Amino acid sequence: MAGYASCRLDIDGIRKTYAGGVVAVDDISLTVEKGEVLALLGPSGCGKTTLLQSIAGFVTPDRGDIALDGQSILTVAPERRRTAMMFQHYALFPHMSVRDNIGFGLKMMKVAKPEAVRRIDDVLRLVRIEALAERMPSQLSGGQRQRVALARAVVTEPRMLLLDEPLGALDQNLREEMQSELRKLQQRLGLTTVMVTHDQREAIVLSDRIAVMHDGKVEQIGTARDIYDHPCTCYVANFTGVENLLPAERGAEGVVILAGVAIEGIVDPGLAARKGAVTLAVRSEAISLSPGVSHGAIPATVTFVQMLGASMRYEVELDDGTRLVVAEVRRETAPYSVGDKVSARFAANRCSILEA
Ligand SMILES: Nc1ncnc2c1ncn2[C@@H]1O[C@H](COP(=O)(O)OP(=O)(O)OP(=O)(O)O)[C@@H](O)[C@H]1O
Repeated sequence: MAGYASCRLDIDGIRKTYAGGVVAVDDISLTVEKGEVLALLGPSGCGKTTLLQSIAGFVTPDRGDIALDGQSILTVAPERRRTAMMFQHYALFPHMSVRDNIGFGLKMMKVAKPEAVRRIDDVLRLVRIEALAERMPSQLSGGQRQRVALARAVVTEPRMLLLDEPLGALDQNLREEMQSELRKLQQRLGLTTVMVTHDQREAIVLSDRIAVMHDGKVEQIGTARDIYDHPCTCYVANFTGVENLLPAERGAEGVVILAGVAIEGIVDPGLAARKGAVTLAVRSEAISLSPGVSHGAIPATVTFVQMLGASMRYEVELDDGTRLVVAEVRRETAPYSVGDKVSARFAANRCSILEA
């Protein structure tokens, strides 16, 4: 499809305070490159929607600037910013066919009829609902309605796509299917996108980079892999589902000591100089178990065993009482049982050393 002149987005020192003194967005600066998808990830109330609405123009920040391709858009009216917003509760017009719903924005923009028909046909094909063009919204499934909402957002050939919990209203299966579709569509169009979500899985599968927000600030920004493997604070680790946040000691040589055993090879430039009490953050799948005593590994006792289908989930206890959660791909051999003596080994390149 032609017509997608995607833009680079620069947000510079944006702050928004609501009546009553709530600081919803607190001095956020970030850049989204042309064609990139950035997810704003965080719990309810951290300021994600306020930031998104500031980009769309529905919220006016107290200070800072927002620019598309280097041009400030703060004084541009929302409908003239050429950003397209798709909400969780996408309200389709119930009395209009799918085709008319999609074409509504083009009509407002006074796009000539033949051009409008061509563009509507293009997006109908793009989201694979050509056959549904003449139906009314009440005759569509949830996933089909979502596709119409998406088609309606992209048909205006926006410079940026803004998604607010775009798949939040769908059930789990449909949601996963739409996640892949949305990702493929975005990659095909190369449309710069900012997406709000509180679901870390959704942020990982849909975006190129993730900004984890906390109390109106960006606490960490990076690729999904960075954030997943190397959270920089306990808050980010916790919010992105790291199961093991373990009290440990960091010695003079940089070695991390957990339950009296030294774990070699953890490289953490950020906190290289930190000594004394630290928190060791490690995902359950970055720990492996072996039977009995194993040199360089930490002795542990299995306290809980759970079958999760493709994997096993174990809880084990170290000699000092520290508990670990371990996930292992199921093997041919019988799984460990409660009471088994095992050794736990950490994948050092997937451990993060955080402030205690
Ligand atoms: N119009 C408003 N007036 C006053 N306070 C507001 C307004 N809108 C949002 N807030 C407050 O600003 C803070 C950030 O809200 P925001 O909606 O941006 O967060 P969020 O991360 O998107 O949350 P959610 O996921 O629940 O939508 C919250 O404390 C919220 O109560």
